[in-house]
Amino acid sequence: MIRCEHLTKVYNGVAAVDDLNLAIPAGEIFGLLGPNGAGKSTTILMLIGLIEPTSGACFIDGIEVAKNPIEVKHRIGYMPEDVGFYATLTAEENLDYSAKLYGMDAAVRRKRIPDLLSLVGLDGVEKVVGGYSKGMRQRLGLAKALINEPKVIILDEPTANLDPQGVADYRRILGETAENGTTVLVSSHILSEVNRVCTSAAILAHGKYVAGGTWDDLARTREKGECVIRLETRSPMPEIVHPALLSAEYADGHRSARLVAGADIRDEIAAVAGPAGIRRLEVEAPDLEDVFLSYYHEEAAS
Ligand SMILES: Nc1ncnc2c1ncn2[C@@H]1O[C@H](COP(=O)(O)OP(=O)(O)OP(=O)(O)O)[C@@H](O)[C@H]1O
Repeated sequence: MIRCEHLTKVYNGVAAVDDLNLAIPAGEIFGLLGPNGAGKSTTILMLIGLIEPTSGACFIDGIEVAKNPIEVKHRIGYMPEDVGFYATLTAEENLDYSAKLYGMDAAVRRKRIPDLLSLVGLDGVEKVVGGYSKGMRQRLGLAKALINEPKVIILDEPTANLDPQGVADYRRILGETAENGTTVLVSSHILSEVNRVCTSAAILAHGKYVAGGTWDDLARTREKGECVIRLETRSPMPEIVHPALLSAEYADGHRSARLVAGADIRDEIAAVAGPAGIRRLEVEAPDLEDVFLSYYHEEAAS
């Protein structure tokens, strides 16, 4: 549904986005992650047709954005970091204005707008948008991005102004939106903002794609084959010796161990530690935040 092929944007001889290839299937909630200046916003601006690539191309629903910007506009909803509204109009009036720009007729607007206001929790709010909190503006921004029933919505740093309840609501709304078949692209520099809601992600650094896939894929790539095994026994365990073992830390009078190995050697460990009575023998999932930061640090060092 969203595709980038060798997408590149160069500013003053420096690539803000550098040979980016992405393929995001329909109905996915996809996170575009990366530190400040990684090229997320530049990628998004090319996807919505506001700037043209220097080379390469991007496609929405099979349509090349730079060649057919109007057609693409009807298929996407976009929420920038700072959404602009008419301060003297209510939420309903603002959405009605946007809907008219899309040429939606009155009957469709009368049905769609209350549905959207209810979805984002702004139904019954009568005051004009000038009096809204940042979080309320963000909710309205989400409704505005959805007004034209887009196939794809693109959200730039969507939770920047939301309180915890707002973040929970936003996750629910994105989940429902994707269930209805809309593809969602969310950009952020904060992993925790996207990892609960996104099904997969790509990490950018210095305009380049550095890693991507599901969260499990990202964690596995980072592990580089290292396997952290947690072992707990009822009585003290013997020293574990194995050619694939890289390090071993024992605690609790040798009843607990953290073993780092070049492969999953649980069967061999079970054979050695079995007589001590195994209470726990599992491979530890890597901490996602550590995984993510390690990608950042590696890129910063390169
Ligand atoms: N119009 C422009 N002219 C020149 N350089 C630009 C322009 N827009 C972006 N850049 C540069 O391109 C690089 C990528 O910027 P971009 O805004 O896409 O990153 P980002 O990942 O969205 O960062 P942030 O999280 O801070 O918004 C940065 O080095 C930025 O300074």
